[in-house]
Amino acid sequence: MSRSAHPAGPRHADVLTEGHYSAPPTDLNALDPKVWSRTVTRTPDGQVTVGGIEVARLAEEFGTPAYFLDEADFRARCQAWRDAFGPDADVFYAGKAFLSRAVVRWLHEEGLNLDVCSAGELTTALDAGMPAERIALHGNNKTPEEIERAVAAGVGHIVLDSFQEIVRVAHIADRLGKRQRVQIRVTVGVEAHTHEFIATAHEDQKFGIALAGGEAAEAVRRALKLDGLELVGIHSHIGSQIFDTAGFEVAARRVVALLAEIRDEHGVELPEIDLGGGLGIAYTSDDDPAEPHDIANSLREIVTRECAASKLRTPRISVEPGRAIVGPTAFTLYEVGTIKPLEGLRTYVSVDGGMSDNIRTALYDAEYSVALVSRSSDAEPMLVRVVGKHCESGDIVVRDAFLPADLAPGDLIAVPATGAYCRSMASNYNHALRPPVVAVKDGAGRVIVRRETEEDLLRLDVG
Ligand SMILES: Cc1ncc(COP(=O)(O)O)c(C=O)c1O
Ligand SMILES: N[C@@H](CCCC[NH3+])C(=O)O
Repeated sequence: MSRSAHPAGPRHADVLTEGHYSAPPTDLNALDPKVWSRTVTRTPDGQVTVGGIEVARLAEEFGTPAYFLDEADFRARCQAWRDAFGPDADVFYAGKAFLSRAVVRWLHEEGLNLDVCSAGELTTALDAGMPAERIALHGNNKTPEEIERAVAAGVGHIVLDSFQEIVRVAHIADRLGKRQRVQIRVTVGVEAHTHEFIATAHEDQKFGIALAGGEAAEAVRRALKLDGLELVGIHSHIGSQIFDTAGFEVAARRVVALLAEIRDEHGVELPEIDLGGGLGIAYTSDDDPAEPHDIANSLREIVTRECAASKLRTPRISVEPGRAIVGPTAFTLYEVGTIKPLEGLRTYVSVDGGMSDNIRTALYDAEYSVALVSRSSDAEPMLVRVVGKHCESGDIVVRDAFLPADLAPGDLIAVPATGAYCRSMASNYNHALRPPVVAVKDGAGRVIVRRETEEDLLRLDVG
């Protein structure tokens, strides 16, 4: 997080020292390829295009606010993950980041598997034709109905998250006359360097079963005794938006150590380990995410080395990237409304969306970038806060950024890297209509999730 001040920014010293912003970019028209999806470019006339279409045309056809998802980029990222991990490993896309039937079909075509964590995600996956054996069901509190639907559908894996769930899944599988393949999710005790709300491998939280104190070993003992379960592996997910790969490496080492313990105690070598998702992406130019092949190489090397040292056969590795695949592939397009300069502070730029389409800034203090995309401008940089239209002063989309000082109502601005956890965490606060997701490719946009309508709101309100 860069907190450097800039002399051309606001005048008050407290704002200068407390701001999140870096120095204004030397060229406000430049689009950093780290934060924008692959096919985004600015044409010589100043307009930004994605998938070969100008944003102004997209706004005209699909309205604003809207998420525009670069399908070619999504597919390329799937391929990069697949190629990096190779045929001896599995890549499960984490559907919680963003899921729709079109996305499921792309994943299927690109050879990825899918991690779901609710009945709704499971239904979407099955309806779009993802083979059940390529689906894993997660969740710290799967309902009996969810478990039953997953077992009956024949999902490839259920990731067990608690002692009670071990028994629940075994009973349901017994009743359905099935033997369910399962992994046990463990917490490895790593403090992931990310926001505390999205760190998941320390012991004091709701997910998984602790390695510490022999809890995970006890869970394995119980699972191995139950006929309804086929225990095939151990799962670890250390958190989300993580840049430092050291945490994954420590997790891999600890999971392999548990496999060795299991072999010594039970004479069983579990054939799989899943190291979860969590790889960070660039939201601003200050972020430097790892590449899939670097993370694949380092995980493979550690697992192979640690297994050799313990004389274990190397298990099949799987990973569950969500954000790293879909995050960078989309931007949110907004129309600028009210512009309010606060003398000596900053300029508030209000857009036609807000915390209902991107809760991450309010929830995690997340940082985003923003650019004027309907035209270029040579005006001076102006320090702005991009805010939404909700009745909440925390309704901030981009806390600190620079836009050209000639910004005017009606301009289109876009916030990149909103493909993950924006539409999927969107809300109807203030009866906002959740924006559509438009897939853009080869000069055409196609709605894959439609915009909500006032009729949708009234239909839910049955009173
Ligand atoms: C079990 C599990 N797998 C995968 C993911 C995906 O994480 P990310 O989108 O950060 O890759 C999550 C979310 O943090 C998760 O809880
Ligand atoms: N929703 C979070 C990440 C949680 C990931 C799911 N376990 C985010 O936007 O960063």
